[in-house]
Amino acid sequence: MGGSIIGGIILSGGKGERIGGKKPFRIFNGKYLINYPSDVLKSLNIPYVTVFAKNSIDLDKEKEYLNKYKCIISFDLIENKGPLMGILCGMRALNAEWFIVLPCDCPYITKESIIKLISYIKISKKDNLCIVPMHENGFIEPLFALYKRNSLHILNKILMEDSNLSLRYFISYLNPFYIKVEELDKSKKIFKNINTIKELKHG
Ligand SMILES: Nc1nc2c(ncn2[C@@H]2O[C@H](COP(=O)(O)OP(=O)(O)OP(=O)(O)O)[C@@H](O)[C@H]2O)c(=O)[nH]1
Ligand SMILES: [Mg+2]
Repeated sequence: MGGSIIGGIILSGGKGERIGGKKPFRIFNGKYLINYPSDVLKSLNIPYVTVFAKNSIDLDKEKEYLNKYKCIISFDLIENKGPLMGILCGMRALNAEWFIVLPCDCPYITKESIIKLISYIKISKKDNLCIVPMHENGFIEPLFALYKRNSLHILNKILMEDSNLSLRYFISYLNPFYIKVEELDKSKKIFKNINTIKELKHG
């Protein structure tokens, strides 16, 4: 498989409990939530994989999605393991040196912010295995971040151990290159996720 330098992973395998399920296919401003990151990656010609839950949440909508975007589709190998499982399955399905990891619920994402994020790759050091936006208060945005393929063996190990499956724990092994959130978006709106019906209706 010929690998591109940059690939995308759209995480769409959560339970969407707070929104009442089927989060990727909830409609926000006339579009499915999942179409927002998909449209941005597509417009940038970045190959990407969308990782759904192990058990399909809506086969018809997933098929419709595949037909529209013709991207790679993957499913979690094991259910209920959280975003790390999605990242692992995404990295295994697509060959790239760096992966832009995005959630399915980021309707304020912009093309410019992704271009900016990618631009940090050349500034990062060889041993920075991820590039992660950080807020002034120290809060990080690991689901709007870049991960190097070299981190795959660490991810594998963590998922095998099955003790701490948090993104923070994973990142603690990656010598992160932190960037200020404002560098990607002064308004910081791109990081806003949609978790409830109320947010779906009112943003
Ligand atoms: N592939 C995969 N993605 C996941 C998993 N858990 C969460 N995600 C994704 O990670 C992103 C952030 O998760 P949340 O905002 O908590 O979404 P969620 O888990 O579906 O929603 P809640 O059940 O309300 O927490 C979303 O895009 C989810 O689809 C998982 O087990 N597998
Ligand atoms: Mg969740």
